Amino acid sequence: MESTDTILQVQGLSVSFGALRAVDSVDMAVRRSGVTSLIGPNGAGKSTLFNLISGAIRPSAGKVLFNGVNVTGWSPHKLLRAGMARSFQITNLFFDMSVRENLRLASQILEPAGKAWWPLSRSHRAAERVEEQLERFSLQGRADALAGELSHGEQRRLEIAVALASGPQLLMLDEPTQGMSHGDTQEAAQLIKTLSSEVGILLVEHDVNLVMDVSDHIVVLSQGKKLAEGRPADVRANPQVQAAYFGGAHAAA
Ligand SMILES: Nc1ncnc2c1ncn2[C@@H]1O[C@H](COP(=O)(O)OP(=O)(O)OP(=O)(O)O)[C@@H](O)[C@H]1O
Repeated sequence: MESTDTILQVQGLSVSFGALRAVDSVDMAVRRSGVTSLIGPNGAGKSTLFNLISGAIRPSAGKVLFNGVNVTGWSPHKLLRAGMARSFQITNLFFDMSVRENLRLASQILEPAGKAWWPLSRSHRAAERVEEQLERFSLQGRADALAGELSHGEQRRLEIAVALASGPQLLMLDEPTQGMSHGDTQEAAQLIKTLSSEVGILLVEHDVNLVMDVSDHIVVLSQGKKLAEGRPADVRANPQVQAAYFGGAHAAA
């Protein structure tokens, strides 16, 4: 992979929980555009790798390079300011605030400290961004509703909008379609694909069909190690992947 195409590089990343090597010397890269997905059976280490990349936990060995800069051990907030946003499965929404207020706070994250709580009228740029996001994520009609009152599908859309509101270069999505209906999942897949032309996406998702549809590149983890990587068709055809994943006892993971 050309280094100029690469937004994120992971080198020899490892972490152990007691005797368990949950992530074991993983190398991988994410391009500036397109969708890179992480798949693997239950317990393969996907969430742990996500947590290592996004600064939620510290690695015991290895490096994370973002835009060529060594960001290993940076806090999630510092990474967000540098352009790495992660959606946290709804937990990053304020349920007792309106949809518009959720987006406003998220879009002001990059503004000087202390201004985030200014009234909307004081920050025109942020206000414009908020309206753009409302339209893009089909939430205009719900702008004044409390986030806690939205349907599950709407909350998932808002969550992605919130993660995007700070204008990141890398968007990390953690099971964005979990709990969605089939129709909402199809819409979310389309949205992810569209977004990936303007922002690099790293996706962890249990819905293998969705992963196969939207991904440009797939990394397969098994027992903390990288088992295989490549284009969707190549990964699906890989006998090791089939044995460990598609054909295995955890095929639905
Ligand atoms: N904080 C922790 N303390 C101890 N063990 C942990 C911790 N977090 C994860 N593990 C273990 O590390 C291994 C990898 O877990 P992880 O959640 O990263 O896998 P995963 O691929 O995301 O699984 P799933 O598909 O079930 O979400 C598992 O064996 C898990 O039990």
